Amino acid sequence: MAVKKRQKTLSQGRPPASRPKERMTSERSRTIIRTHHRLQKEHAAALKRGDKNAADDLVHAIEENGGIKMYQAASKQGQAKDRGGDSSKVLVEWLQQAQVVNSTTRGRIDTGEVPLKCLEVGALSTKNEISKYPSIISMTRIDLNSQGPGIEKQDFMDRPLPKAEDDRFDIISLSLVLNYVPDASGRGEMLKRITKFLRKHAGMSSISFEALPLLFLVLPLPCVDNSRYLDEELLLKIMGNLGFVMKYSKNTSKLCYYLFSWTGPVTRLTTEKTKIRDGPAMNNFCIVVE
Ligand SMILES: C[S@@+](CC[C@H](N)C(=O)[O-])C[C@H]1O[C@@H](n2cnc3c(N)ncnc32)[C@H](O)[C@@H]1O
Repeated sequence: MAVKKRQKTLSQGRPPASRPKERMTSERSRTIIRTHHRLQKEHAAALKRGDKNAADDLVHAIEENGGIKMYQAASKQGQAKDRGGDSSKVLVEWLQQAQVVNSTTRGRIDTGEVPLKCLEVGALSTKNEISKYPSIISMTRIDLNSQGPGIEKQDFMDRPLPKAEDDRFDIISLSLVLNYVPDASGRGEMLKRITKFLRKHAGMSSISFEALPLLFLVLPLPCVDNSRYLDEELLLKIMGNLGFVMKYSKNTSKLCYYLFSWTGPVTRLTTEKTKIRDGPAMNNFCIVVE
């Protein structure tokens, strides 16, 4: 006996309105990120020794790996809730603890003040946790490659230096950006440059403002706990030489987070590349301040 075919409904014939976006596996996103960092470092080294052919080949290899767009897409995967989430959640938690932000009213505790200004260097989203307080934290977001409106395409190292206090910021976020800089002295330059964009709150009496201005620094944990050339003690010494005092810190299995208050001054003390420990599986992450 022939089996009667059931007639398809209209909705079955229609293409789905939206397909769920394919997600990269965490292994693939890690590989893209690591390869991008490695090639960037090799490119910087080729430029430094004046090897134009090698530098051109490396630019090509970076593009083959998907370029900055694929790198950013892979980094965004790391911000997904099930992969540790947006790092600015930690910044907001600390601002709440420091009573700069009120968690229940999403407002600053002491009213009647102008909003705080925050510069996010290396911004991938306008919807992260720190962006949820627009009336109290006014955000300026920059990135080498803007993902859309609300993020200016700009290299922080080329951002014009402030001419007035208004061009400076109360909070700067540098989350997973310092490790993007391919050479050790470039990292030192970036940290020095940060201090020029922080504004001091001389004369402010409120307790909430005592710690301002602030730098939120996030690094992959191995940069600090598994490097031959950097450990936490040395990082805090370098930051201290630049006028930073650590207020909060926290480690997860993958990242280390710091909130520094900047009191200044920036001293003339330099930090050279020095091996402080060694081991077969260690990395060579380093910060040199010239
Ligand atoms: C790993 S992503 C981190 C994004 C985000 N801040 C986070 O914590 O997940 C690093 C971002 O920093 C940006 N970046 C690196 N150096 C920069 C610079 N000198 N100026 C502006 N953005 C920079 C890169 O383009 C990239 O989008």
